[in-house]
Amino acid sequence: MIEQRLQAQFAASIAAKQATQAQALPALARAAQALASALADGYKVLACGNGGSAADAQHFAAELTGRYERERPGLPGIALSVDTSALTAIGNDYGFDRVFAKQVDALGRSGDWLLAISTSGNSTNVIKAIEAAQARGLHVIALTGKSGGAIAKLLRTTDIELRAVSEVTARIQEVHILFLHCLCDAIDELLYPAP
Ligand SMILES: O=C(CO)[C@@H](O)[C@H](O)[C@H](O)[C@H](O)COP(=O)(O)O
Ligand SMILES: [Zn+2]
Repeated sequence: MIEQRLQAQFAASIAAKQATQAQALPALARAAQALASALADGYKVLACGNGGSAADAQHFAAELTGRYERERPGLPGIALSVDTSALTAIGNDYGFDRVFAKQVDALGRSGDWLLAISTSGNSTNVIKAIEAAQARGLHVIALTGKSGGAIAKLLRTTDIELRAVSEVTARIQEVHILFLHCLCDAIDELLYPAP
């Protein structure tokens, strides 16, 4: 019965969110405060990831530059997966591992934040983007899953890991989009509180 299978997907998604909520709220609050404060000070967010996580990076950047639920001025967010000329040129000339790092070098400045998204924590181009960010004085929020992978080990005390509690890529992505909407909601509330 396909309905049973569908019901199991819902149950697994809900369970992943509940398990993550039990662990991730303090880090999520810290990430929201940090991003709101950086955006208020004129810094920007660069976001990157592969596949579904590239879509999540774009989704988040669009909610910063456009709006989330509340009318407010646009906020500076750039997804590093959207410029096909940059992706193909850097990929072709330097290798796919450098596609995000080279853009971080070009666009990032000290005080900005890199939002690095990887369900495994092991995508090399995301790892290299984090290394480039750290070298330039950007801070990092990493959305991970599973064991956090190599990314969890790379982060500094000033960086923030938001780890989805699941071993399944799709479930991790579903938690990640909840993280991102929570960040949007908190940024709006912190910077433009409802009257
Ligand atoms: O959306 C999905 C799977 O749900 C895929 O496109 C997935 O994002 C890709 O396989 C990515 O390359 C996985 O990379 P990562 O999350 O391990 O960094
Ligand atoms: Zn997917």
